[in-house]
Amino acid sequence: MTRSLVASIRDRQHAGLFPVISEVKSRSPKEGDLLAGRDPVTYARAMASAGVAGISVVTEPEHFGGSMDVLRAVVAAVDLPVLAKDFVTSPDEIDPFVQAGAAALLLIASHLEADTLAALVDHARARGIETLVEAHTVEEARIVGALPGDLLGINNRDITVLEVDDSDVSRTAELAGLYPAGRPVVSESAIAGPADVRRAAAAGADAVLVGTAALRAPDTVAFLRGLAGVGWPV
Ligand SMILES: O=C(O)c1ccccc1NCC(=O)[C@H](O)[C@H](O)COP(=O)(O)O
Repeated sequence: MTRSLVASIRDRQHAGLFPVISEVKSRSPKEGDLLAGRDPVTYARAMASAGVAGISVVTEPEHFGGSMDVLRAVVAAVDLPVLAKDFVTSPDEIDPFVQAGAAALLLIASHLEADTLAALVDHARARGIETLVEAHTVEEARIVGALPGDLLGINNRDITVLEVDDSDVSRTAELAGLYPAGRPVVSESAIAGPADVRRAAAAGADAVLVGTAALRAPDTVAFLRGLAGVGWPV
């Protein structure tokens, strides 16, 4: 389904839950294999049963082992908005994500000039797909905050080195105050548990995006319920 990720985040907040976007990621340059033989669609269904606001699917194949096939399969399997994560650099790359049924698409300030980023946001809006525009530095956050993207992202890890850095949510504390009010701020990456959700929320985040910790958890559903159970308002 292609319902709004923004609306789903607001729904969770109104229900008194902290909004969590949980991720299907086959592997990462830092951690290696993450799915450990699990079927990505079965895994996505399990996460959906934990009450998350949305599912993120990393489609980038070379470093993260993703694919458009997995994106399409997850969209078909869950009744939640699905965010697609990849390195999009031109407007014609957006249309396949729209056709695959993604509700939202990641755009990354560190990989794009401000003009290009603005053109991609415009194209995505015209095609009816929401954008999560992500910053990792002060300079990027200033650019992202001035664009009309739907969701404002802060990547706690450095995607320019493929997230092999050791990070924590302190990056969210540095950047969230640079964003304008009114749009959901998503703290992405390096969320290890409820304490990180509380820190991100205290810094101004409206949602967290979690991949590795949920994939490594002995009980993913219980882990995600624990993050959402931090509650809203925090
Ligand atoms: O976030 C990006 O810029 C990105 C772009 C293209 C492919 C992957 C990308 N990042 C990876 C992630 O999205 C993280 O897996 C996600 O934020 C979860 O992080 P973690 O909980 O630390 O696994």
